Amino acid sequence: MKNLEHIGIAVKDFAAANTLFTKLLNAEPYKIEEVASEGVNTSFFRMGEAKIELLEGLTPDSAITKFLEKKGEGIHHLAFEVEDIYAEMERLRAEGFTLLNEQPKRGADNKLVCFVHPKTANGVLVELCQEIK
Ligand SMILES: CC[C@@H](C(=O)O)C(=O)SCCNC(=O)CCNC(=O)[C@H](O)C(C)(C)COP(=O)(O)OP(=O)(O)OC[C@H]1O[C@@H](n2cnc3c(N)ncnc32)[C@H](O)[C@@H]1OP(=O)(O)O
Ligand SMILES: [Co+2]
Repeated sequence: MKNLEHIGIAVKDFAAANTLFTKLLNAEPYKIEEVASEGVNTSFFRMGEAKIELLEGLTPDSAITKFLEKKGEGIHHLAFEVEDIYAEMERLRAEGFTLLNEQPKRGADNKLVCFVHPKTANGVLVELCQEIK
């Protein structure tokens, strides 16, 4: 694990949340990107080395839509940057964590991603991400 890459925050009203975070951080999002495979719209704000990722659900079966229905708005996941996502997935499997993907998949912001089930990580949904070079 190299560093905290981003904190994912689930929001109900994407436009309003972007306005609020722009005021809060005194910075505009550097990227807004829809990821159809996850059924989400995302926006990214730089925060030093790390980023804030705002997520809105676009489909009823999206993880974000379900999370908002059950838990409401707030922190949804922590994402850690890794050098070699395949090696890190293998290491975490061997340590007994449950991975939610057999293989890494394409995420937002030019990353390969994989998720660790929150039930095996003290209630925290963890995302591994590796930059696609
Ligand atoms: C845009 C791409 C990417 C990026 O590049 O950054 C993203 O960030 S995408 C983010 C959205 N995608 C995902 O979250 C994918 C991974 N998530 C999942 O596969 C599922 O959400 C899940 C974690 C397996 C849960 O799905 P499911 O079992 O269908 O939902 P339930 O509502 O039944 O939840 C079961 C259980 O887990 C708890 N839960 C759910 N989400 C979270 C969460 N984010 N953090 C902590 N805990 C979570 C939920 O409360 C349930 O607990 P119990 O009620 O105690 O059983
Ligand atoms: Co994320």
